[in-house]
Amino acid sequence: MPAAPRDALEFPESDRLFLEPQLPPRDGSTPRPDMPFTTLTFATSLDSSLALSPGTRTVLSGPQSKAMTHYLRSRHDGILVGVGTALADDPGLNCRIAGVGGYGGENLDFQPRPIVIDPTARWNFSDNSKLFQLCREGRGRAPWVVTTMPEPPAEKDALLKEYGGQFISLKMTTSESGRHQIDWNELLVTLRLKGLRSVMIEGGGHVINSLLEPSYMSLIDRVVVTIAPTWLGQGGVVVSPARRFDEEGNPMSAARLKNVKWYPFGEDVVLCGQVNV
Ligand SMILES: NC(=O)C1=CN([C@@H]2O[C@H](COP(=O)(O)OP(=O)(O)OC[C@H]3O[C@@H](n4cnc5c(N)ncnc54)[C@H](OP(=O)(O)O)[C@@H]3O)[C@@H](O)[C@H]2O)C=CC1
Ligand SMILES: Nc1nc(O)c(N)c(N[C@@H]2O[C@H](COP(=O)(O)O)[C@@H](O)[C@H]2O)n1
Repeated sequence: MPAAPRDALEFPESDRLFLEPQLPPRDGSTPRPDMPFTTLTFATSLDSSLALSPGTRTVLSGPQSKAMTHYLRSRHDGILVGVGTALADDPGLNCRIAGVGGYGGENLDFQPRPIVIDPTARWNFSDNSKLFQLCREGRGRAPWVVTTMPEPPAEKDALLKEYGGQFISLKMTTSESGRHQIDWNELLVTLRLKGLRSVMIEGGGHVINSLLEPSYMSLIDRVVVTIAPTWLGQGGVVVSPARRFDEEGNPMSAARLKNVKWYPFGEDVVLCGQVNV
């Protein structure tokens, strides 16, 4: 086996044991036969912000919880973000745990497939995008880009295919405020048909808030949230699903977790649970 590079991350066995009950089963079985196991996972500040502003890459996780996130990546077949995140972060969306493919392991073993929801192909990726650099170095997989365009731009399509990625065209609706809305059921069924047995959904704010809507929250199998001891302040990208009302029209909690476990990782704390549908 090749030696692990110096920037490879370590995640201790004791921490792995804690996380195991939260992870997709190793035998690849899924709670719903036609969909992947889904983990909603992100890092948040004490004021529920993912980032200082929509276009800003913001480090929240400390070294231990960052290693935890990368271990999660090694245990999922796919890792999904919205185009806002791709534009803001130029992310790698690979797994840098020592022993996985490209970090001391063979081929691309345990490297997740990046998936970007980009309804109108706004993401201007190029050979210089981090994701594609990692592909060239054998440290990550090429992305699947989910669009509502029946015929995505030919140049982007060609570049994706050159690296082994692809566009996936799905119908989407548009909300009254003009936002694209994917049907999460259809997306997950499509990803399962393409071979993914587990997907971790990382963000950003729009993606998470849409998945936490009442019609979709039952599709979330686990929630794993890193909470960093900081307030980012107003103007950030917040996780705050749409307000819900009870039958009398009174405001009620939008979503709540059950079977909750807490675990400290350095200065951060990691909260795991299941959505109480
Ligand atoms: N702390 C953390 O763990 C994480 C932080 N982040 C941060 O979050 C920020 C980005 O968040 P945000 O701006 O909300 O962007 P998102 O990554 O959520 O992407 C938003 C865009 O993606 C498309 N999209 C998202 N959800 C849907 C849906 N349900 N149906 C159809 N299209 C959808 C839309 O594209 P269109 O407008 O083209 O229709 C939308 O405008 C960045 O600053 C990033 O750093 C991101 C991930 C994790
Ligand atoms: N777990 C976590 N902690 C943070 O502090 C973060 N900012 C994020 N962001 C997510 O990770 C992506 C970056 O990944 P790479 O290091 O480039 O592989 C970013 O795009 C967000 O999805 N996550």
